Amino acid sequence: MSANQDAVTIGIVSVSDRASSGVYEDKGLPALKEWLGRALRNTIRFEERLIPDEKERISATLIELVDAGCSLVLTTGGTGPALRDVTPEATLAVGHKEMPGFGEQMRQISLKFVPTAILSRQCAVIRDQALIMNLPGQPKSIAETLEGLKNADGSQAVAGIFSAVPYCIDLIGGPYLETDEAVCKAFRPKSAIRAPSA
Ligand SMILES: Nc1ncnc2c1ncn2[C@@H]1O[C@H](COP(=O)(O)OP(=O)(O)OP(=O)(O)O)[C@@H](O)[C@H]1O
Ligand SMILES: Nc1nc2c(c(=O)[nH]1)N[C@H]1C(S)=C(S)[C@@H](COP(=O)(O)O)O[C@H]1N2
Repeated sequence: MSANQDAVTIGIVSVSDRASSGVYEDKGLPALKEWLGRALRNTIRFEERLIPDEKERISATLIELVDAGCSLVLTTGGTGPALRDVTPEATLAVGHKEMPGFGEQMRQISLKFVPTAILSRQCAVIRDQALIMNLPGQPKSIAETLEGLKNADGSQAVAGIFSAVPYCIDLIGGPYLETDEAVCKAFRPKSAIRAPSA
């Protein structure tokens, strides 16, 4: 981290009955850490949680992570239509503002990969000075939704949702996030761009 880079605390929450009870190994938290570690140039402190699909437990975890100073909280899993899938409800219950654009864009991206993207109800909210976003549970969908879809020549075919995250965090008074443009180009209006760090 160079002198003018802010450190950031990011909450990552894997919501899965089977991974949290040891039926299978959780691949959600490693996938989130791997992608965020590649995409961000800031020093990251992760707060990790692996929990079952229980609405009250999910809401309490989100509140705890925001209170612990997370500027960004990402969940994975529990966004589908199954009876146990309640992550969007638990997220909306703790939000102060809904940010519908993130869910809309995620479904647009995911439709390029799988027709069942229609079944995913991901949402995003602001709580205090944190952005909370749901991602689908399929581990490979984490990079797909955050990064979007690239053409064979590396140009962006569909923008990933993470492009809008740094500016959103600026607007709620959080740390200045810098991305590695080879992974994800952050979009900010010219007036909001800081001189790049060395
Ligand atoms: N945390 C995870 N780690 C590894 N694989 C996962 C995880 N979450 C989901 N998957 C994989 O993605 C598939 C679809 O995910 P989905 O969220 O629908 O799981 P599920 O059927 O609701 O069960 P569970 O909540 O117990 O993970 C799962 O069958 C599993 O193969
Ligand atoms: N990018 C991407 N999005 C995806 C998928 C996927 O494989 N890749 N799976 C879909 C499926 S099959 C479902 S049911 C929903 C909800 O998944 P969840 O309950 O694991 O969150 O996400 C959808 N979104």
